[in-house]
Amino acid sequence: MPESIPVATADTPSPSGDAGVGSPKSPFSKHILLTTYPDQNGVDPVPLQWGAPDAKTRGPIIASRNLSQLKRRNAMGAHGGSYSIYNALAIAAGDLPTDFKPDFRNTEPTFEFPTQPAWGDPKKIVSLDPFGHDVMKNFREYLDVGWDLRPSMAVTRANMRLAEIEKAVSEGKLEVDGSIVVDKNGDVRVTKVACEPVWYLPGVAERFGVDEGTLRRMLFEHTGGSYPELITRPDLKVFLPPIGGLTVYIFGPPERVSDENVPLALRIHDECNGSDVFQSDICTCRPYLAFGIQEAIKQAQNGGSGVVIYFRKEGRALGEVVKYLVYNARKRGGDTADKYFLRTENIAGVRDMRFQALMPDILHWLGIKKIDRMLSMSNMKYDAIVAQGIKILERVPIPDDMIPQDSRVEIDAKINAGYFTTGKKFTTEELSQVKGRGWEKWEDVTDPMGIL
Ligand SMILES: Nc1nc2c(ncn2[C@@H]2O[C@H](COP(=O)(O)OP(=O)(O)OP(=O)(O)O)[C@@H](O)[C@H]2O)c(=O)[nH]1
Ligand SMILES: [Zn+2]
Repeated sequence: MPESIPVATADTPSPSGDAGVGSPKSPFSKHILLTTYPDQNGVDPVPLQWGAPDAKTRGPIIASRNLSQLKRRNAMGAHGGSYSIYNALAIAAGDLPTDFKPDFRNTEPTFEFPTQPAWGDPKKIVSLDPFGHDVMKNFREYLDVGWDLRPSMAVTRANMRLAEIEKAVSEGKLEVDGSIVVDKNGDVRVTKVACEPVWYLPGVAERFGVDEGTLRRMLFEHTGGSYPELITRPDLKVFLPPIGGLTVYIFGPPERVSDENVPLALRIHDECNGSDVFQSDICTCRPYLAFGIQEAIKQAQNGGSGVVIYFRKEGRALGEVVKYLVYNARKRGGDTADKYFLRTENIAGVRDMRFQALMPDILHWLGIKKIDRMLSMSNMKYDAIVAQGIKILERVPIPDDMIPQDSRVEIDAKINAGYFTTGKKFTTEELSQVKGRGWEKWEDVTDPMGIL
């Protein structure tokens, strides 16, 4: 209610000059509040009722530690996922005042996604803020009196161009319809949704079958003790983790996505920078992504809907450093499909940390109830989606002719480990015969003629 929202006074001046912490000019108090407690003087979080049917009943997510909001925060962590660190750097460097408030004029979504019953279901959406795209509309009265609220989702539209799509258009495999594929250069019109993680801890804990206390303790310990309120504020249930988010790409009219009568083609894709962007040929990531986009476009052109969701979970969420260590171990240890997962397990302890259990949240947000063509072979993605009550009618593997030579090791190992296939399933013995390319000696690459 607007009447009850106190004006957030910026009693913290902007940083200026080289004022250090504690100096008269510094915006930071000398006294550092390391953590807060529920019964501490002045601590009074703005009510937040996760799973409430509408935004106003649910309440805004308030994460800022500005002095005027510190004791009224109802979420731990910081907005921006991993980019919260760059935000801190910008403030430390004096480029950004601590009390900076964005001007959100004209940033509203380009498409108003229809409210879904799942937005008000505390079990269906636990890892994103279902009202995170409409902060300006839902909580304007807070913004108007100076509260620092940030959207955790944004909806825009754009044209995109991908070499594979350009080629498919030039070869006549994709038609130019003027609306989805707009011209013969293969420009494609898309609606995009960027989404940062917002975790409702009881719901996240339940998805993984652990108790909330254990989850909080592990998050606290394994972020170097960075978020003490995970321990001291059991009354706060929402945590903004410092991890990457996701992007939804929608082909065709976005209003079709939630319509159960419209056929849907969907690709869920986890980031592989080396292949997705730089086209390294050791895995099938970019080809499957391109295939997914192509099939999504075709579905949309046929009156259906096509969706590709890109998650920032590099190297099966183990990170690129681990991935490259694995590549070295594979290439030096004999790169055969039977040892593919073992190499990762040796270095990371597990083969995969993507935890697909949280992935279907965005499908619920979009209002997807069934998937006609699932462009993925992953049993983990499949199981997670089906466990959320979303039907998958058909699974579509990557076509054989799109698999780069050196990535047979990966794909055959995955099929052996339970990935879906319509083709051959290898025995362990046969897998040991599926070999990746060995490394040339460096001299052969730098001095192939033997001159030096
Ligand atoms: N750790 C590790 N990660 C890898 C390796 N090869 C590929 N990846 C990562 O594996 C992930 C592949 O994700 P996706 O393209 O979504 O594919 P998928 O989950 O295996 O299943 P599909 O949907 O069938 O393609 C990406 O995050 C890659 O960065 C590897 O050798 N080691
Ligand atoms: Zn890859």
